[in-house]
Amino acid sequence: MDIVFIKGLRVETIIGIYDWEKAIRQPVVLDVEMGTDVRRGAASDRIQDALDYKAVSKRLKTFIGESRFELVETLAERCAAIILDEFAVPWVRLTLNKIGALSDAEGVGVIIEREPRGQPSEATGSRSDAANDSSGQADAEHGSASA
Ligand SMILES: Nc1nc2c(c(=O)[nH]1)N=C([C@H](O)[C@@H](O)CO)CN2
Repeated sequence: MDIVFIKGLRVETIIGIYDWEKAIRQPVVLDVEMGTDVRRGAASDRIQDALDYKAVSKRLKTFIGESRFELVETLAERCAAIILDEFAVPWVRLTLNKIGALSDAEGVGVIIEREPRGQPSEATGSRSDAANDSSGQADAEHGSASA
């Protein structure tokens, strides 16, 4: 499977478990890797045939900028769900770094890998099949758990 990525997407948001954090905006930085097949876009040289990283970035910036959560886990899960549901991506790895959270660390956060509901979560094999075969997406939409 090929990957379209977004690295270092910085957005200010309300995030944190403490009262003082609910009154300020703090930066989070996202790295996103999205499974796709780049061959169609490469063959036609048209954005309509590619996974548009600008469209994904814009959607995430709007969502994160307007959101308010306590945990980085929650924000990461919601972002991954948007990518899977709205951009028909068969697999996503998302790193969410709350860069200012700890004074002694460069960053803290979570790294999650997700697939659409109903797809197997093996690290290899079936994920590639789903990415390269439109029937894989159809299976996911109908909730099939078969490989
Ligand atoms: N696993 C997590 N641990 C912590 C989180 C979190 O979102 N997930 N958040 C905090 C505080 O908000 C912290 O970032 C404030 O400095 C602490 N632990």
